[in-house]
Amino acid sequence: MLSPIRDEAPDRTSDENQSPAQRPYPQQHGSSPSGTFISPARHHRRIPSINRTPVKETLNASLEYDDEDDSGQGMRINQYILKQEIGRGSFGAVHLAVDQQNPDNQYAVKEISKSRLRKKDQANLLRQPPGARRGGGGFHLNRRSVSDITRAQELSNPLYLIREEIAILKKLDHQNVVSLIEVLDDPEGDSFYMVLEWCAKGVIMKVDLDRSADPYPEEQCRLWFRDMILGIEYLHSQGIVHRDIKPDNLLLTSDDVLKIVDFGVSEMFEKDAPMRTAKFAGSPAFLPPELCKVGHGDVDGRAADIWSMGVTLYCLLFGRLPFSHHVLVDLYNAIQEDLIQLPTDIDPDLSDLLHQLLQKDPERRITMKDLRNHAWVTRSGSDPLLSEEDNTTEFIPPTKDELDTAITKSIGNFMAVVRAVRKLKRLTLGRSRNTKPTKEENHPVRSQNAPVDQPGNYQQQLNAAGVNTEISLDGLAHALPTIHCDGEGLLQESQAPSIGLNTMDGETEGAEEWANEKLESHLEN
Ligand SMILES: Nc1ncnc2c1ncn2[C@@H]1O[C@H](COP(=O)(O)OP(=O)(O)OP(=O)(O)O)[C@@H](O)[C@H]1O
Repeated sequence: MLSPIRDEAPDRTSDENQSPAQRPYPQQHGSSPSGTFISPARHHRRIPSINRTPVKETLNASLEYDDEDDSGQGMRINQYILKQEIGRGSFGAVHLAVDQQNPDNQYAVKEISKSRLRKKDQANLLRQPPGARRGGGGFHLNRRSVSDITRAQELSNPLYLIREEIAILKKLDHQNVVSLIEVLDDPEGDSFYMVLEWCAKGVIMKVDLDRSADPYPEEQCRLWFRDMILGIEYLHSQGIVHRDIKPDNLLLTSDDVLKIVDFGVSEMFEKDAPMRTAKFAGSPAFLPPELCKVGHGDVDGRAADIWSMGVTLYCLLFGRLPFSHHVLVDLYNAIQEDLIQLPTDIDPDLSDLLHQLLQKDPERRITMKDLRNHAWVTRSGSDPLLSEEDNTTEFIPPTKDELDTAITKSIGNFMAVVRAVRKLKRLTLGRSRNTKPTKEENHPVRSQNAPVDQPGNYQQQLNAAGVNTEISLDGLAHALPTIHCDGEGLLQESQAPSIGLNTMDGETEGAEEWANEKLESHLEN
C-alpha cells in the first residue's frame, strides 16, 4: 500500500516553484540538457569488460619522488605517476595517475594509511564480543569465524588488513561496478595503494545533511537508476550486500556510465544465503528504518540496499535528502516515521516507485525482481532492461556481431586470420565455396598437415596462394603466435590474453575450447 503523498512541495534551496524536470540541467555533470535520452546499449546486453585482467598484488612497490616533475606532486609508485589529488577519504588521498609507459592509461590511485587502518581495526575489535571476527575493512566475509587468523599473518602482509575489500573487488566484473586493477604495498612506508578504474566525471552528486545540489532531469535519473539496478542486482547475485549506497559512492565515467564504488562496509555471504545481518553500517541519512531501531537484530541486507537506492534516487531527482535532521536521534525517528514529500505534479509511476522503495516495512518493500520491471524504470514496458539472467551470469560469450565488428584490434586480427585460414584452405584444397569440407579439413590449423606453423611462413603461403588476406604483417605477427598447428589445439593458453579471451570470464581457462568452437562455426559458415 502506498503511503500518502503530502501536498506541499519539498523544501528546496533554489527554484522553489519549478518541478525537477523544468529546472535547468546542471552543466557540470556533462550530458545533453535537452536531448532525448536513449536507453544505452548496456541496458540491453551485458558488455564484457575488454581489459579485465586478474587483479595484481604487488608487495614490494617503491615510492619515488621525482624532483623534476612539474605536475605539483612528483610522485611515482612503480609504473604509476601520480597527478593531482582528486579526493580524500578517511584513509588517505585519491590521485589521478597515469601509466609511465602509456600516459593515455589513466587510473585513480587510492592511498590507504596502514596506521589509520590498524587503529580502526583495533577499535572494531574492542567493540566486538569475544570470538567475533577480526581484521580490517569492516567486512563479514562468508559469515565464517576467522578466529584462527593470527597477528603474524597481518604483519607479514599489510594487504591483509583490507583483504575482504580486495577479495570482493577481485571477484566482481560488471559494467556498473568499479574495477580494481592492482594493489600495491610499499613496505618502507605507511601507505598501500589501490589502483582503480578511473571515473573521469567523479561523484554523481554531492549531497548530505548540510548540502543540497542541482537535481538532474527525470530521464537522466531513470537511466542512472537503471545502471544502479543492474550493478546492485549483480552484487546481490554474487552474495554481496553493499550497505553504503549513496550518491557519494556512485561515480561517473567520461561517457556517463554509473559505477558503484567503496566496498568498505560491504558484506559477502555464501551464494544463495538469505543475506541477513545485524551489522550497523552505512551512512545515517541512507539507513533503512529497520536499522534505525534500537536492538534491531538481523535485517535483510538486500532490502536495506533497496531502501538506500530509494534515498539516492530521491537525491538525484530533487537535489536533497528525503529525511534530514542534524541530531541523529531526530534523523532516525524521521526515517522510521515521516512520510516522504513529493511535488504534486510528479509522474504517478515515479511517485509509486519512490513509495515502494521507501516503504518502511522491509517485508513489503519492493524487491529487485519487481523493481527491474517497474513501469517508471521500463517506461511502461517499452524500455525493458536486459534479463536478470544475462545481467548476473558470470561468463558472457560474445555474440557473432561483437566478434565480427572487432571489439578489439586483437580480436579483429584473430578473426581476420580465421578468415584467411579458411580462404587458404579453400584455395589449396581446390574446394569451391559451397563444398562443405571434411572435419579434418575443417580444422586447418589443428591438422597435422597444416601448411605452416610460423607467422613468416604463413604469410608466404598466403601470398603464394594469391590470397588477399587484408591482414597487415603487424596484425599477423600479433595474432598468429596464438595459433599453433601441432594438433593440440588452437591457442596456447599463455597467449590467450593477447586476443582478449580472458576478458570473457576473467581467466584463460576455457579460452582454447571457446576459440575452437568459434573457429569451427566460422569455418562452417
Ligand atoms: N575510481 C575513481 N575515479 C575517480 N575518482 C575517484 C575514484 N575513487 C575515488 N574517487 C574520488 O576520490 C574521493 C575519495 O574517495 P574515497 O573512496 O577515498 O573516499 P570515501 O568514499 O570517502 O571513502 P572512505 O569511505 O574510505 O572514507 C571520491 O569522493 C571521489 O571524488
